[in-house]
Amino acid sequence: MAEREKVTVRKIVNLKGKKPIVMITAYDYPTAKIVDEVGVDIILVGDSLSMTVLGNPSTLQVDMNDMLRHTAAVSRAQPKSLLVADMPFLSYEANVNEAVRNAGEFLRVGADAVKIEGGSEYTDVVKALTRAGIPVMGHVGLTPQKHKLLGGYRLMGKTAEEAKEIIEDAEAIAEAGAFSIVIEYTASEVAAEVTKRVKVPTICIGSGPFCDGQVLVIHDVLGLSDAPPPFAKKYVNLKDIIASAIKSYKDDVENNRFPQEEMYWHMKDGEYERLLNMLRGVTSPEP
Ligand SMILES: Nc1nc(=O)c2c([nH]1)NC[C@@H]1CN(c3ccc(C(=O)N[C@@H](CCC(=O)O)C(=O)O)cc3)CN21
Ligand SMILES: CC(C)C(=O)C(=O)O
Ligand SMILES: [Mg+2]
Repeated sequence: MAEREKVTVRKIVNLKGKKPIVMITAYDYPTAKIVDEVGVDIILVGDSLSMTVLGNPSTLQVDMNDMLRHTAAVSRAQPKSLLVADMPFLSYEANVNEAVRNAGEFLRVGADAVKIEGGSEYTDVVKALTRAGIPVMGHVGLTPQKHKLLGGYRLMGKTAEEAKEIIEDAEAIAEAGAFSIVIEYTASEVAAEVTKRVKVPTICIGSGPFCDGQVLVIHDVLGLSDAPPPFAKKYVNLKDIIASAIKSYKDDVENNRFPQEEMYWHMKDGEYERLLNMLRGVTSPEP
């Protein structure tokens, strides 16, 4: 197979209307290698890391340190896929200067772009990052970092008023310079309307098929999540596969089948006898 070229932000923008964009999360080096070998368009180091990998109740618990460590790990896989890092809660909201400095840290550890949650209220951040040469992916609809304000992880844009707000948010973010926009858990009509109205690609999760691409959390795809959202599709039950492998190992150890002969090693000829003599206090010359 021909060597895949590095996916750039420009290439992602040019995919709109050409081919559905494939995006999936990854949080560590070995997983990123597998995902990149398959050849997806975009790898997202999502702040869903907080729940999927770190066992926290929401995305609010992860900070810059957590996100940088996992972005660096994924970056070491040297993915050809575009590498996007989620900016964590409180890393871009307080002011634009902080947002630029924090976003820059992600590029320093190997990210190609960052993603921020929010609409028209964050156009100043999108503009400042773009001005600094940091490509920004937007994220509208359900924005999990605001789940306490929104009233849970609910479907967004069910009413005309809420739908209009989401569409205006997406348009404002695109206008401010975002190179693409994630639309999470909205009515499918809302995602379709945004996709029609903005010139950058939309990448949807739980918002239907009328988008330029799709994104899922890898733990949901692999069947490793405790409580996957209603829109996730499980392609394999890795939980059962992993449990069965660990059970085989446990059975082998408990029944003296592991390790086998070819998996352990011996001292040099005669050395064991010399050792026994040494332990008895009898010395013998080295051979
Ligand atoms: N593993 C995983 N997959 C995800 O897609 C994901 C995360 N984690 N964490 C961050 C956000 C949170 N997401 C979620 C989480 C739960 C629901 C969910 O269960 N919604 C219910 C109602 C829940 C409520 O009212 O609070 C529903 O029926 O809509 C939806 C999206 C999507 N994102
Ligand atoms: C679900 C995607 C879009 C995300 O933001 C995450 O994984 O954190
Ligand atoms: Mg996220």
